[in-house]
Amino acid sequence: MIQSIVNKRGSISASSGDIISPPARGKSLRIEGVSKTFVDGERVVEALRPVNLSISPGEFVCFLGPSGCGKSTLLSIIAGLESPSSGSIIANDKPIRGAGTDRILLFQEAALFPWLNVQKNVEFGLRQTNVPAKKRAEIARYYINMVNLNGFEHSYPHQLSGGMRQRAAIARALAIDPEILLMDEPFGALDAFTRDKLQAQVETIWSATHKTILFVTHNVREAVALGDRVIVFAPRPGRIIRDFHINLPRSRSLEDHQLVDKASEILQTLRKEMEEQEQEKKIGSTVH
Ligand SMILES: Nc1ncnc2c1ncn2[C@@H]1O[C@H](COP(=O)(O)OP(=O)(O)OP(=O)(O)O)[C@@H](O)[C@H]1O
Repeated sequence: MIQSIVNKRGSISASSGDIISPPARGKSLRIEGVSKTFVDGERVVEALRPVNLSISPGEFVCFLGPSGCGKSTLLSIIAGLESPSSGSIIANDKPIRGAGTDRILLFQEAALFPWLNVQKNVEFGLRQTNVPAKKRAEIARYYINMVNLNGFEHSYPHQLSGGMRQRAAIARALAIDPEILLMDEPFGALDAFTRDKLQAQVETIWSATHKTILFVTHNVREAVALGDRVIVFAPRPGRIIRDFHINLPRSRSLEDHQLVDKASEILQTLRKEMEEQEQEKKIGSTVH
């Protein structure tokens, strides 16, 4: 569907026949010794122990782990919304300094403007960068098509379902053409059926656009279904405990036995780590 609109040179034919530049491909990311400690009065929270991670251009990487293990903190640091306590993030050999249009962060709740319809929401970022009105409309229509929201251009966010709102938010992010998409539990608030459909859609969009995607989830099967890699985090303090490479063929079915086996291997790793931590805590509380 999407591939059919992208011609042989990689340019996109919009509905009017205009040619829009091909989407920018993903950037590489190097996360070098990135840590974060929050200090709130007397309270000090070590949210993230130093993380080292190398991500290739166009890789789909899932961050998996229980609540409070620093996944969102790391994503915010990569987005440039939070500064690290130590270390640095390098995108395509350039250190990140603050937020930029090469990295877009998407949240669980689609942050659409309620006073703008879908078309205007998707056009919003393009308006900020002074893209002319005609081209803006064409690009927005292209991405609205990509997320299967054609026919809803004039609907307002309150007239859409949660899944449709999230698709509109994805279209708005893609319209800015970031090289890196940062998705923080984007489907966490959706029912299982809608979630499955959106997972498949994100995978299709990813294979058509070759963006680098970092995707935070609590759901092990979702991580294995989508990721080239699943990076497993553990809490207190937040840190990476394993980096699984998922070599299963795409597109993946959640019911596929290899996927189920991989998911249970990852879950076992996480359980073992949590049990060991509990054990250490118990020993620590008895030895004084
Ligand atoms: N602004 C902040 N000030 C103080 N502590 C914070 C702040 N943001 C996060 N933390 C703490 O840092 C730790 C990691 O939080 P973070 O939100 O990154 O975890 P998470 O793995 O994304 O959790 P969840 O899956 O529930 O979203 C938590 O203990 C949290 O309370």
